Amino acid sequence: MTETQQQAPARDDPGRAVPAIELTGVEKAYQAHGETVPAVRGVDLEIAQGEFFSLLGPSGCGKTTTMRMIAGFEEPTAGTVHLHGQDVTGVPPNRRDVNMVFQSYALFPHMSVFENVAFGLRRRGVPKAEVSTRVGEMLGIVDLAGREKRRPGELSGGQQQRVALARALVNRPRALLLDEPLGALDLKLRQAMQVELKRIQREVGITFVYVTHDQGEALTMSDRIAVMNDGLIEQLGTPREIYEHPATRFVAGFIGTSNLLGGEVAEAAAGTAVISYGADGRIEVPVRGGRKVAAGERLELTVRPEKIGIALERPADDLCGVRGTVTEVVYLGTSTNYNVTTSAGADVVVFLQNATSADDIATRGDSVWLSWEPRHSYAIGAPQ
Ligand SMILES: Nc1ncnc2c1ncn2[C@@H]1O[C@H](COP(=O)(O)OP(=O)(O)OP(=O)(O)O)[C@@H](O)[C@H]1O
Repeated sequence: MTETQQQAPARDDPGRAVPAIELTGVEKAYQAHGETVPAVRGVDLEIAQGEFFSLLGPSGCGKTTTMRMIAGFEEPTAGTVHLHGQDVTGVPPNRRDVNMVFQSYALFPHMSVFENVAFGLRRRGVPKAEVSTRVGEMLGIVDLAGREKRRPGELSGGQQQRVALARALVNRPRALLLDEPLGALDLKLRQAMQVELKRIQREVGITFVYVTHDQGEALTMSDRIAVMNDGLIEQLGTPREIYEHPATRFVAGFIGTSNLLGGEVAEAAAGTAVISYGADGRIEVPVRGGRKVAAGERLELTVRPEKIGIALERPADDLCGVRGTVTEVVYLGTSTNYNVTTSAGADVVVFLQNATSADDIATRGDSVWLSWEPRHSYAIGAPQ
């Protein structure tokens, strides 16, 4: 956990809004072939009512297991799950007020779109007129009005996914859990569906918990993201917090591209440190998480590629600067990427928008200065 995670008021605090979902000390170990597999190693999180919350991380980090414990398909080995203030640990899935949407839509192929969406309502004995109104309303929200009579096989992948979504939402669950629901779609459709999903979520106001390994997807849609690694949450925050202030080396590398420059603590004071890097670079940075650093300690500075400028002359004194040699220039239409080896020891990547200049600023082999504003770099922990 990092300091970007909000401090939750105690559960008995009367002024506290009841979270839609609350995991406390949740662990899950599977038994497989005589071995214990620790899939989730201690997760604490709170998801607010109406929030679009993503669990993001690489394959095998424990995202799906976490989601399945919220749904009730898996029971935690330790810890508790609360839904809307009620302890549901041990309660079966059909008695939890949540619905789940999977990558495979699992629609009934022989039924019409209308019947697929109406299925759950009919089974619960909802009166016919109400079924008709609610299904119609929901098909409007997912933009499928007029396609009620079609079979799933007569729809595109994106439309099928929207039927699956309508089918889950028509029951008015208090939370919807989505496990990589766009994974089967091609890139263009996936991007269009990301925007659609966010719109639908805003319109219905239901809490969404979204599992994905795709950082772009999580950044686009989420109010907050929990970045998971090896069964633990590495960082929890808004997309902006996570991208702009990665708390760990893992998060810096997993979300977008990050440059890591080797540095050394020159002076340490309460809450801040002066780091020296490269030949003669010095920068004062906040030390996060109440961590104590000492003079002489090795740290890494991160700075995102789009925050760096590139020039042949030394930058102004109020900017961070490091000297380097261009090793690669890649023209990408809207931007040009430069790879630069620097005196700080790392290969630095720079993304420059091709807003005005038609020509490259530097070519391979040129000696250049890289510069950025001090507020765009952070110290993120000691390298090996
Ligand atoms: N039923 C199971 N029995 C044994 N081990 C399991 C079982 N399900 C998952 N695991 C293991 O638990 C760990 C976490 O798996 P999980 O499916 O939660 O990860 P994930 O982050 O959702 O990955 P992916 O993106 O690949 O779905 C993995 O090491 C996985 O192999």
